[in-house]
Amino acid sequence: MARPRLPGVQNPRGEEAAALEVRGLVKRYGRLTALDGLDLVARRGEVTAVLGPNGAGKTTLVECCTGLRRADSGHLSVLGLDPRRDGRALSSRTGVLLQDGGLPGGAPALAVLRLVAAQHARPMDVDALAALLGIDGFGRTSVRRLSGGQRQRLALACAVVGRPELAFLDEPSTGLDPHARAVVWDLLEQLRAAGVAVLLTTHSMAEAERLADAVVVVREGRAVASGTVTQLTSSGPEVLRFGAPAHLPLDGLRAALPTTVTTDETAPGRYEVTALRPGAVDPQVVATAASWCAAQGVLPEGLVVGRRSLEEVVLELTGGPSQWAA
Ligand SMILES: Nc1ncnc2c1ncn2[C@@H]1O[C@H](COP(=O)(O)OP(=O)(O)OP(=O)(O)O)[C@@H](O)[C@H]1O
Repeated sequence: MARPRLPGVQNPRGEEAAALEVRGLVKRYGRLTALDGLDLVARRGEVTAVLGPNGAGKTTLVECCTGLRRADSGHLSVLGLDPRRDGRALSSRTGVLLQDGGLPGGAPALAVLRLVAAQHARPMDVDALAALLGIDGFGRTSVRRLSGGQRQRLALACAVVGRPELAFLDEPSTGLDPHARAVVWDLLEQLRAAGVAVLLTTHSMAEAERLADAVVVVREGRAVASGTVTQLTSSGPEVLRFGAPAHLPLDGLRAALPTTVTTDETAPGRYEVTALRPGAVDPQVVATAASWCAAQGVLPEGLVVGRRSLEEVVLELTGGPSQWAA
């Protein structure tokens, strides 16, 4: 089936230059340091995903980049301009989706989108954008009566309707159902194809894996790692993973496998054979594990060989699951 196209966005110019450059950014709220020397670059035609646990400073970063907050120190260049000094010039060239939306409550959804579109010199076709994001289905409903996911889609439409060169999207798919999320991901891919620089904050590893050209991992206001998903996940040992009934007796499998691997049930019904040296998870190890499963009378589900997942890497870099639960 043909994908609905984003209305009227052309590749503006295709420069390689960074659309956003953040160097050593510091932002304090009283005694709390929310950004502690953060570095980040977002390029045109790329989705840059900012990942980090609650309170890592992601929203504060977006707020500084969009001129809503004044950083205490550091260098911030948004399309070559200063977001505090050049806010007016930037408002027509950037799009912003913030977590609290800031949409007027009493107006109907489609009227809000038309109003925002009218503030831009070359807006997208509102009806086409509304159809793409499914806003036409609730266009006459007042903003305050919208569900969280509907409001999120409207806010996203408002952020991009002016054809920004740089879009700041703070958790754009939070609260969306799987269908709406797929539509939003499709929209972000089309923005990227059109040469837009997208800075995306997200808690969804699936979103980052699917969309991000570059990932920046933030912890306690600092970028602790950056690179492509492949760069971030390609370090670490190879692991053979599979699912099977919980609590299988692993001693027989351990005895059959070489001592260059370790075997564990990492969660009930999730098994991992991890290499202790490079190349140790080889075809023979895979075959041994598969035949052991056959001997147990079980079908190993999702049997794959890989390295660490993005989630594992990010959890490790940001201090483990307890940081994310904070
Ligand atoms: N207006 C404010 N006044 C005081 N402290 C604030 C303010 N806004 C944020 N903070 C604090 O700054 C830190 C960073 O918050 P921020 O909202 O930027 O994190 P985040 O990474 O976006 O978190 P989340 O994933 O939960 O959205 C947190 O400790 C937060 O409590």
